[in-house]
Amino acid sequence: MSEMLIVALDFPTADQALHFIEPLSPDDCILKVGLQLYVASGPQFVKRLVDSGFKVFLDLKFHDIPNTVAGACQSAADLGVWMMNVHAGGGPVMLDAAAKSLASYEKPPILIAVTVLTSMNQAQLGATGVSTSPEAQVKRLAALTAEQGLDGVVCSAQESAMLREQQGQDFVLVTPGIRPLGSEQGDQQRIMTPQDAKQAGSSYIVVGRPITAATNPLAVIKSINDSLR
Ligand SMILES: O=c1ccn([C@@H]2O[C@H](COP(=O)(O)O)[C@@H](O)[C@H]2O)c(=O)[nH]1
Repeated sequence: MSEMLIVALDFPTADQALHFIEPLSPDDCILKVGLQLYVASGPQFVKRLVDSGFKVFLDLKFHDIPNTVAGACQSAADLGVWMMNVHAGGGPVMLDAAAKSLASYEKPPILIAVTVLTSMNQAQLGATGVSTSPEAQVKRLAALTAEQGLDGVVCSAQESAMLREQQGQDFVLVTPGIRPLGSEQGDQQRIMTPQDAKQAGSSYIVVGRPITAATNPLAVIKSINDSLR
């Protein structure tokens, strides 16, 4: 039973995603549906995954005016997803609207906010006008997210130990940019191995290409899960 591993289903079609998950059970991993698959296959596909018993993280990173984000959060919650997210950069009023939009649900999804994308380094962050380090910006946005009552953040595992100390044990830390030793870094900048991420205090790790592009994805999932025991 995997409690930490979230697999990113970054596929261009529903058929490819379904083929990939055929040998998997909900005990193997949590499934993440992001922009590519959602745009290609839509809410019905998300519902189908939920109905088949998988925990689903809907990773659409809402970033819009508060009223629009609140409505989008409710539409996502109505699909029965386990976790969903918004961008912390949307600001306190947007974060508050997102959190409040889920208040009437009996069992609301876990709501987290993206801090600084794991594909960004200091230079890329600087190019957006943010002159602090990625760590300082993550710290600031995590504090803002917690103040507005969300459950946690998306950050890199390189910031997990810092945020565990800052926000305590109950704050959810979801960490993409995970690279088992020997796997390709690709476009990720702030990376860590699964074991080191667990050690650093990540609640969940998100792994995409190192699994989906592998010759034997099931073996990689098993090996990651074994390394997390
Ligand atoms: O900061 C972020 C936020 C989200 N992601 C998503 O996680 C996966 C990572 O996939 P890999 O193939 O393991 O790089 C992908 O779906 C991203 O959209 C992220 O990487 N960083």
